[in-house]
Amino acid sequence: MSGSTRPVCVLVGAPGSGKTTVGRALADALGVEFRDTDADIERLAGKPIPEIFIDEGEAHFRTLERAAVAAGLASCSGVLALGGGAVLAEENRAALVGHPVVHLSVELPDAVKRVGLGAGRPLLALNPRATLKHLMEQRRPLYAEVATATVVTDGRSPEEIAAEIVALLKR
Ligand SMILES: Nc1ncnc2c1ncn2[C@@H]1O[C@H](COP(=O)(O)OP(=O)(O)O)[C@@H](O)[C@H]1O
Ligand SMILES: O=C(O)C1=C[C@@H](OP(=O)(O)O)[C@@H](O)[C@H](O)C1
Ligand SMILES: [Mg+2]
Repeated sequence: MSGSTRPVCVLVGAPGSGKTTVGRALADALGVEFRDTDADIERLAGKPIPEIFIDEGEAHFRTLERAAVAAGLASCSGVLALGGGAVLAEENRAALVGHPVVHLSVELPDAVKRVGLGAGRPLLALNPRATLKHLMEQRRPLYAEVATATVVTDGRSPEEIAAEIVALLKR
């Protein structure tokens, strides 16, 4: 593997900010590969994220996530979407330094609409709105710390957001 492989863009943001959806649209627009650390974790673990949380717990998921972030940064040549909680680990924030990292920002009303009942997101399973509110307050400074640019997503379509990122990457 080439040591110089680097993602053209890494996406961070809260659950429901659209990292997975916008990431796919952005990769299509740029004609590059799309990777998502959550999908990489599920493939390696051989089971969905909610089952990893139930069987092995969040701490084990975060260990798998640190490995997936390191592997993604070292081997993805396109768009890399991270899970919403990846920025919690100091190791991941340090690994992001020097990469083009776009923070997809979202306010609570749109995030709540988008995650719905939290299906597939174990942390949001009990009370999606209250949990999202807390997570977003806790993580906002961490997204800001790692981001080289922030793109507002509220009330905008994934295609519109992807187009803004394409323009941003050309600068
Ligand atoms: N800009 C947007 N406008 C409306 N719905 C969106 C937007 N971005 C994502 N969605 C929808 O919100 C849900 C969560 O999006 P997803 O890409 O999984 O977010 P994340 O990966 O950041 O948690 C999906 O159902 C998706 O179709
Ligand atoms: O916020 C979090 O801690 C998590 C977000 C999820 O990814 P999305 O941000 O893509 O929903 C997924 O990694 C896992 O359920 C934990
Ligand atoms: Mg996602």
